[in-house]
Amino acid sequence: MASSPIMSGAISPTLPAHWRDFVALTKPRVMTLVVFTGLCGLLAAPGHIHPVLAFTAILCIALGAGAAATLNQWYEKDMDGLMKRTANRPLPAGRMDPQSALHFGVGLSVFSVLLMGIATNWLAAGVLAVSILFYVFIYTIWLKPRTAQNIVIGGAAGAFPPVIGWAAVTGDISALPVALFMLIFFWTPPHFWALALFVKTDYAAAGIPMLPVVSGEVATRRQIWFYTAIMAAAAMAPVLLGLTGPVYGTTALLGTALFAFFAFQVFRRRESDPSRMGPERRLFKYSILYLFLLFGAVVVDRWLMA
Ligand code: HEM
Ligand SMILES: CC(C)=CCC/C(C)=C/CC/C(C)=C/COP(=O)(O)OP(=O)(O)O
Repeated sequence: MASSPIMSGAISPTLPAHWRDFVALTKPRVMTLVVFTGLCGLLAAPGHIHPVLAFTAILCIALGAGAAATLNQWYEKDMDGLMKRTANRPLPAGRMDPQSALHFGVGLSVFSVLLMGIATNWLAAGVLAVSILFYVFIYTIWLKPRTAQNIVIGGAAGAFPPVIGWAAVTGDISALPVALFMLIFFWTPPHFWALALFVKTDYAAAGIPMLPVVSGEVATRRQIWFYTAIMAAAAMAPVLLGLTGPVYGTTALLGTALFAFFAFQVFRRRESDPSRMGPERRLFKYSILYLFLLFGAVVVDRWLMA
């Protein structure tokens, strides 16, 4: 079991923390896709927004998501120290004191929401605030330590960015941003459980009730397949409702068929070999590319339809 240096008392946090550790707290790699889906929501929206305000809105989504990730790591600093994948994060590794992280997370949350409200409108700011609160209170504090379905409901936090981007332009929420919300919402379980299948022992070590730990691999594979089917319906909904055109239609059809193929391979397997690039890793990696492709296609289509 990996044990963090700070927990074992080997080191104490040094102050002030390096700026790189503050950046690390915001989970910048995950944020790329969060920002991209938010940007696509903004670009697909009808109407005009000044480029400076558009940039500010996207910055606020990035800062809000970074703030939520920071508060998540502040709350989970002890658990993160127990998992190999997360033990080297700034807090469990002892490179930052918890209070700095808490102040940074709260400050950034308030700043991002206020700036969004002042720069665009208070609907966009309100949805941003809801997504931060949802990620911190509903997912991290309430659901994650309690139920194996934690990411199904909690994952809603990550589905809000396209809605925020859209609302920043239009001041309202209509069918397309709701459809995009649904797509990310039903994409999250296969995205995460594919990863959880090959880092299962990590979650068990930290006592986090992730699905493969609680219900086993077979049940997780079945659930990945189940949510992939619902995600496929959500991916095709914008086409069937006439909200998007042929570019999205083709991308969604081919992209989802490949997703379903990879998910089926995961479903069929009975045991994963963590040392190899198995179907689980392939599905996880492809899940990220998939969302980039579909959201990019939404924007291209909306431009062609305009
Ligand atoms: C509750 C929902 C989710 C959970 C539990 C989850 C979990 C994870 C985990 C554990 C990783 C491994 C890498 C890391 O620790 O940084 C990861 C990677 C990633 N996630 Fe998710 N995720 C969720 C939702 C999302 C959403 C909504 C997005 C964006 C729309 C997203 C985008 C990504 C990306 C881009 C990576 C790859 C990062 C890299 O290249 O290292 N995730 N996710
Ligand atoms: C605008 C806004 C607030 C957007 C929120 C976007 C967001 C934070 C989505 C969730 C993504 C994510 C990395 C979850 C990790 O779960 P985890 O924290 O359980 O992962 P861990 O095991 O790596 O700590």
